[in-house]
Amino acid sequence: VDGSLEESWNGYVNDDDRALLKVIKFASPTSAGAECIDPDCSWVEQWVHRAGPRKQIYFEPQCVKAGIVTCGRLCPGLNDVIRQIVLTLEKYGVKNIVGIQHGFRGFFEDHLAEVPLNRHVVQNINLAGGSFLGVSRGGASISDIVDSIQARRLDMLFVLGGNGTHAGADAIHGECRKRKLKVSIIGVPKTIDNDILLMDKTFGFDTAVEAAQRAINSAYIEAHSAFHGIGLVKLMGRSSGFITMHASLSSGQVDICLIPEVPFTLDGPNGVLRHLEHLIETKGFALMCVAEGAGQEYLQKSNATDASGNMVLSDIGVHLQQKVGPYH
Ligand SMILES: Nc1ncnc2c1ncn2[C@@H]1O[C@H](COP(=O)(O)OP(=O)(O)O)[C@@H](O)[C@H]1O
Ligand SMILES: O=P(O)(O)OC[C@H]1O[C@](O)(COP(=O)(O)O)[C@@H](O)[C@@H]1O
Repeated sequence: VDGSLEESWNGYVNDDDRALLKVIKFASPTSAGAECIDPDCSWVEQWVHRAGPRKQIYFEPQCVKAGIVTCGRLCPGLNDVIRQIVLTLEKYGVKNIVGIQHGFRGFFEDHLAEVPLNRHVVQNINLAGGSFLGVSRGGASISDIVDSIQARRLDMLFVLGGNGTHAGADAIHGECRKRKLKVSIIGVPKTIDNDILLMDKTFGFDTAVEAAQRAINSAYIEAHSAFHGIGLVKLMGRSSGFITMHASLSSGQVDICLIPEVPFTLDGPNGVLRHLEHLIETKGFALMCVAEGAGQEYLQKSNATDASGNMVLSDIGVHLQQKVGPYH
């Protein structure tokens, strides 16, 4: 159908629109950050389809029932996303919008009722943290979820979550196809870590970097004031160092930044501890910022897994604290 938002609306994305992925033409493979496919560094354009509202849409908005569910753990911005989905669906003319409470659990736990959503209900939810709908982790039966989708007569389901959630969304989509249901499953990637390729920035990332500043500033003040003080701040980042790197760079106070992507040695002439010694000798104090997943190779591995099946990491913060003890 023609999804015309308003008579005068001309903000649709054309199906042939493309977004250019790389904007630098490197002259040589030795240019900083060069990603060259061949020795001449010839210019290879890389394009992707442009996302955004299309004029031609499949569903008749007035007849649609849309659901929204937030799964996994919290991430700043979830309420902004819920709110914007509701506002945008309403703009298209969708009137029947519901929230599913506490992740996939809301599909099969009877006491978790559907939450009717509209622009009035969601108007201020972006001012609060957490998820307006609640979240959950842990097991879910795909066939029970799809039974529930059928019983509720959902036409589209917006699924906000991380890796596990998207594996779930994909399985739900597969089951809907198997049952020949005309249900759209839309995945909205959620990670505070900002480690998704091709995305400018994932929601929640900026808030995490900003919140880290308070910890870094406090550690800086402590380290700077103490005699031979060493500040150590451990930040989120199981396998990605974007939060730690951006927080360190934007603070301007961090001397040593350790992230999972860049291996480092602790001991020896080029080790972190030698550099720490040098900092203490030259400036009298030092500030370190470390991502949760950095340096795991120096720690005893645990076989335990969390509710999402992730391996429980050993604590690099405590390990570093013990190692730096003699330096201050
Ligand atoms: N491989 C999978 N197949 C189907 N559902 C899954 C899968 N992995 C996780 N899920 C479901 O997705 C939800 C969220 O997953 P979880 O791993 O806790 O968080 P995240 O989405 O942040 O990785 C849980 O309810 C879980 O049951
Ligand atoms: O202590 P928890 O609950 O395991 O969470 C910490 C971890 O969550 C993560 O930020 C990933 O979470 P999301 O990708 O779901 O936002 C890791 O990088 C981090 O180390």
